[in-house]
Amino acid sequence: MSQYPSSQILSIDLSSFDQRRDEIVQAIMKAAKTHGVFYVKNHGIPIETLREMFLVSKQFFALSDSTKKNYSLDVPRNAGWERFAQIRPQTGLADLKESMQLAFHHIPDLWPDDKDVPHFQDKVQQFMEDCNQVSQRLLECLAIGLGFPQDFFTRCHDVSQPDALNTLRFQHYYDLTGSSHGSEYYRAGPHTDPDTLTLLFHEEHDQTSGLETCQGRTDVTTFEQGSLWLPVTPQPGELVCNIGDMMMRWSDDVLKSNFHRVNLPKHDLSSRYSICYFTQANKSAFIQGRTKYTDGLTAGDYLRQQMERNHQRLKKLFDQREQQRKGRPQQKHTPFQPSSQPYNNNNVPEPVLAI
Ligand SMILES: O=C(O)CCC(=O)C(=O)O
Ligand SMILES: [Fe+2]
Repeated sequence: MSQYPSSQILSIDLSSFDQRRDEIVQAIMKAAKTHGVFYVKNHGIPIETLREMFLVSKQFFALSDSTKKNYSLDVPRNAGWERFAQIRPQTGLADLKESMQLAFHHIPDLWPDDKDVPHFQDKVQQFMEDCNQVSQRLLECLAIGLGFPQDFFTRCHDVSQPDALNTLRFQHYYDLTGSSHGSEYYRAGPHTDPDTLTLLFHEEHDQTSGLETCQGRTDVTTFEQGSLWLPVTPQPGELVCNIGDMMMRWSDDVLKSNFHRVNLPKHDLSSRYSICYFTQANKSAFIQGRTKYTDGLTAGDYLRQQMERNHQRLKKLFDQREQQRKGRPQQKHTPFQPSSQPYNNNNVPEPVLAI
């Protein structure tokens, strides 16, 4: 593995894993302690499979909204289709996207029918298994690197259990060519992921399409965010791995869940697609740090806490906005309105997606 200057995001090569395990663990720990994001190559998922998944995703998003509504997001199960529902607590604005989220269990009614997208469920379930293999490997490396037994994280990220929380999400950032939107909008606003780690897949042509990361978070309980944004530019076939809040807490802030965002490009505003595999500990798994966050709690309670924290933050933001609006009644704010279904920016919506 070659040496990189500290400002550069590391690329981790998982080939010959058994022979190179120590070297790989070291490199992952270095990346996870600084940027909190790294590229992974030779991860075992063939590029043809990734191409097929983007094809499947595009077939789904090409369906009419009225068909997609048959699979609408179910909040308690954190699965299904949504559009403009993900409101970021940093900005109070919705991501300019639609997404389809799938889980390992309890969603028989949310899998798209074969007549809508042929073999969607078969293909996607297989892909989720593939992603899980990769995330299990990375979790083993992080456990070893943090001085835990090798299976410390993997045994509480067990997708065979009914309380598994890992999810796969297809994302379609809308084509905004010719639309008017405020300059404060992002494709995905600045945020951290609440999970343990996220695997992110992009299309091969999409290496510089706006994903950016911000180094420097020191405390998982705050919304502090640096100011220097670094472009995340994976090579074709490489995936991007992000450390999430659950892992930052578990490691007592040693591993970094840094803010990231997807910026609106200056020129080409055509559609962008990405696929995320969110790895989270099983709902009943107990998360307990060793030095700082020694109060343990279950992953289910942790996620509930995060949702509540985000909601409080959003409420505060909307109250401030309302005060400003009252003080300046002439000010006109035009929220982005993509279609006949306007996004109402004036209520304080519950942030509905857990991630
Ligand atoms: O689409 C991307 O590249 C990033 C998306 C992301 O960070 C998220 O959905 O959590
Ligand atoms: Fe994210």
